[in-house]
Amino acid sequence: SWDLFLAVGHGMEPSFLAEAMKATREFFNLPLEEKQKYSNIVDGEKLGMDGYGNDMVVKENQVLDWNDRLNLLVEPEALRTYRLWPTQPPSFRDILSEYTVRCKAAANLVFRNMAKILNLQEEHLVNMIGENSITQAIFNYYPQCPRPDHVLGLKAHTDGSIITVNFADAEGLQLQRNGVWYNVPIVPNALIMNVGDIMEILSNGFFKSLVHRVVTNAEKERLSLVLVYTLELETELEPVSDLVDDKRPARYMKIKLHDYMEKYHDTYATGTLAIDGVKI
Ligand SMILES: O=C(O)CCC(=O)C(=O)O
Ligand SMILES: [Fe+2]
Repeated sequence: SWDLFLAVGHGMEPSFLAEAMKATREFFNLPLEEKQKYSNIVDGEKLGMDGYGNDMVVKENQVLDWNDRLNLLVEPEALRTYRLWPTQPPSFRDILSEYTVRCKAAANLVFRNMAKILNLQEEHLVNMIGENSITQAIFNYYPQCPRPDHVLGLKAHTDGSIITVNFADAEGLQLQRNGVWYNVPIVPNALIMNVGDIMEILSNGFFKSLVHRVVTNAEKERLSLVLVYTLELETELEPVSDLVDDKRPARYMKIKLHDYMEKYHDTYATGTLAIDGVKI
């Protein structure tokens, strides 16, 4: 009922998770010139999601976040842009590849259980996701912030995901429930999993996309490793037909995922919610 849970039985050893966090830290600790080799801006233009940098500024009055990010598409493998995958530290690429495979196993377990909760065939969501759906890795670095009372690490948003799997090294993530913000606790070696917009739509509103944000901290920096599970961009996103009937008509309009993502990026930048725009 919190639209978020902490997962401990995910099968990844603490030593592997520590290695993944260490490689992430080593990347963000590199000199700026080194990190900019993987910049998401080429010739002054931001071409895609992938790469290092801040989120795109699309609106004059956009509120900026106190964080630094590295975005990398990890699945399907054929669509990876290795040019933007760090070669420093040297272990980074292998760790990310392994992290992708191991998180997917945990995510699949969750997809099967969510399908069961929805009274669908156990494999329904796993089959729908298939081999060609897009998984995006987002590495977030939040430096210490001298004025945490004035700045958010990441403004309030929902994720454009089916579910999001997050591994963070410190508190800072907050979720909103009935208008109140709650801290998400850090349990050592647990993954934080939350519901995203795609799952809210597929489940016809049974699962709700989590509104969350990240606060800043004056004393310490913070890192999070986030995997965002989505579908193929050509998918017509709509509630699963088995979950729609006379008693419970479709609560969300049909929209191609590609078009939804465009709306998502615009609304994200301005701090509004894309999901509100497709509700019937
Ligand atoms: O840093 C975190 O814990 C959350 C990051 C997040 O919400 C996101 O990348 O969408
Ligand atoms: Fe998020």
